[in-house]
Amino acid sequence: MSSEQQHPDFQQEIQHLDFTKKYIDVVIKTAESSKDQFQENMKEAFHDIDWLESSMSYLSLLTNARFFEMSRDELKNLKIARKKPYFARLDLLREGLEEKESLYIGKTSLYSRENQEQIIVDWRSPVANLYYEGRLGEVHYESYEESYNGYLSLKRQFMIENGQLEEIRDIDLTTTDELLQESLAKSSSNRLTEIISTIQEEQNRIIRADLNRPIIVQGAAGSGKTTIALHRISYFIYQYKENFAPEQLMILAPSRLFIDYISEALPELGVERVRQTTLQDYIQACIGQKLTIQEDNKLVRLLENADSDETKLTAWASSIKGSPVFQLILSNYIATIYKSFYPSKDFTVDKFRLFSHKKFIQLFKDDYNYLPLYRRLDKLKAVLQNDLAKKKKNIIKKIEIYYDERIERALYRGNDPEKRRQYVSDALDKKALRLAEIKKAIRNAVPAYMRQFPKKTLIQYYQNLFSDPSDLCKWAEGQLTEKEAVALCQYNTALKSKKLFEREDLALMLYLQVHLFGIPKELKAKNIVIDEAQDYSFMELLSLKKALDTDMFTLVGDLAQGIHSYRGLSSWDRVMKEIFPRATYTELQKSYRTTVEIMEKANELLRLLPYSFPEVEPVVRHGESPKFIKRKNGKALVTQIENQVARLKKEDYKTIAVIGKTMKDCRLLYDLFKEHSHEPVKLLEEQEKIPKDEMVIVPSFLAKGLEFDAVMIICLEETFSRESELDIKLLYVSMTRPLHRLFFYGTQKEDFII
Ligand SMILES: Nc1ncnc2c1ncn2[C@@H]1O[C@H](COP(=O)(O)OP(=O)(O)OP(=O)(O)O)[C@@H](O)[C@H]1O
Repeated sequence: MSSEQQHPDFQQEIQHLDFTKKYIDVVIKTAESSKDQFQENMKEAFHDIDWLESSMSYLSLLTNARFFEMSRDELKNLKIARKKPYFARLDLLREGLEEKESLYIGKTSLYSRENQEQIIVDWRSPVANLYYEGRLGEVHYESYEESYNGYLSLKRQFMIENGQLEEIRDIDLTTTDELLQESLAKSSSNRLTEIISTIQEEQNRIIRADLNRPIIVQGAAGSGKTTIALHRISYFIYQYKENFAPEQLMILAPSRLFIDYISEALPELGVERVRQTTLQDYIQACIGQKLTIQEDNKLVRLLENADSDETKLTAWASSIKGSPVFQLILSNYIATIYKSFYPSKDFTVDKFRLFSHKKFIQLFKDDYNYLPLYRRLDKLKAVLQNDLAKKKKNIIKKIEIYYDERIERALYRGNDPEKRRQYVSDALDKKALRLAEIKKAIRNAVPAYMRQFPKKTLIQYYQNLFSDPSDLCKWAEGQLTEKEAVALCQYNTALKSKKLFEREDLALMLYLQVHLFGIPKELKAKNIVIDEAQDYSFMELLSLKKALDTDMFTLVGDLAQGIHSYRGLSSWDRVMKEIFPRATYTELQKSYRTTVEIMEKANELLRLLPYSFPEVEPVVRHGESPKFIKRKNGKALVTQIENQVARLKKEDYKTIAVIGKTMKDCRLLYDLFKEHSHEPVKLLEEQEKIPKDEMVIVPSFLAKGLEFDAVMIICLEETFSRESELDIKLLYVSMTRPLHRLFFYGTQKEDFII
């Protein structure tokens, strides 16, 4: 479109953009020169540094490093901003002022150095909220607990590519959000991106929801949960930049594959320093051990071998270990362990009683009850040491007095001087002996007293939990039958004999670690985001909350995609009631990923699930209907898929995935490709990175959370059955991955349930 056809303000906005870019250039230049200056300063500081004595140089080094760090961050943000300094403009007349202001909203803020006026307003700032929420006309916004009113006369969007203004568009009540439509129509790059210019009102509310309360989001597939969670972190960092470092925030993702997928969205949002990890890795860091975790292939077993007794036992053991019954069992077990630490003897040195066991128990039980068990012991050890240090002089004195009196008496005993000398000498010897004895006793007293307390490792405590079914039964207070307790003990003893643990053990171990040993301070994040939270068990969420000692969690998930529901959640109720009672709960029903045609088909599956999931509403964007294609075999199948990929690439679809129900089916297909094709293809596994340009083959359960331009769901040996809830969910997950195109490759339509 030529500029004449554009908006009447187009030229004026071009000028404004030019001005902004020039200003950014000046700031970047200054920052770069000061960077050199800082480097000079640092060099100097290093040069004449005397680490031991000159605290001044050390200090100067530190301060300069901090400035340096700040300007480097600023610089980085500004350089990114130069290509697209802002995406919207608001014209606002604030109440009480005469003139309206034009606020340009962008990814990062920029102030004029001369008069502190805002050249660019950060999208996370309070006033920018008007872009996301405010209608034209009278508006209201809050900033740092103050309320403001104003009149919003313009809301304008800019399309800027590589620093060039391409289009401007004013939005009012009647315009639909074309920008959103356009952004959704784009093809995916295999990575999540930021959406700050098109955040929708309901999403904005979640991003900006009270940062001092936990939040649970039940959101349909493609409703933007992951994206919103990342934006909320960005918002949090902005709001609390004075109080928290990004390192104090943590994202728990379902797999390393997923971390790779979201990682590129993070620097865009300025949150790359946030800790990103998986539950398994995090818990192992907390307990300070690397365990051999049995490959988490329960799902695979459930898929491939659902009817075997062994699979059923495994699924049952997983679900029970993740359920609230274990909260009861563990708290009773821990109470038993604590009681075994109540001493029955007083703390004595020789015959001297220094500290009664009752006092010890009272301190242990009450005064130090905020500490984990072994830290209480450390405290009490210090208490005994102090006590002894205070009293030991007295003890020694008493002994000295006692012997001195005897010596004194010996001096006057009898008439025979020889005998008297003997008495005195004996008494002196005894005194020396006794004093040596008592000094030794003093030295040993505390260690000897502490020796009565068992020194076990976490692993030993954990394994004891399953050593006796009758104990387990007792601790479960009737919520576990004897038979179940026996089965569970046998199950875990079998794991123990193989020196193996499974994912479900980790949460229970973490719970024990918190109560017995504690968690290193540096692992206690202050704010936690959990994606795919529906796959976490009750015990996993509870243990995390205990370990982190905060309820500042953002949980996003979708129960309809709960493919790990044998261990995960089937409802948010208990989590809200018992773990996060302060949480706000929000539902997102709109899907931004898929076309109407694809979502309509996927919705048919939701109706087959035994819970009443509301239907997902796709944002109106049409595309081709999903298509069933009768697949061929062997080499012909490979050619069939290759041709499809070629057609899709021609239509400019970039990311293409073939999804199989199980890893087994995926491997079969992958082997066929290796044998018959020269095209690059990648089989995605748990620890992989997602390639940018290759077609990927991925099993349904690993595809969760990812998205592609086009998806081909394929059934080779495995088909989807409508009798199995798990199959329905896996198919639902697979069908909600594509942005634009969906195909089913099988021998008959029925293989895909609908
Ligand atoms: N407001 C928006 N503007 C533009 N794109 C959006 C918006 N909201 C979501 N999207 C896009 O929709 C897609 C789905 O988002 P996302 O992956 O965060 O959803 P999700 O709820 O986590 O999905 P799933 O449950 O399937 O993992 C992404 O491509 C995202 O960029």
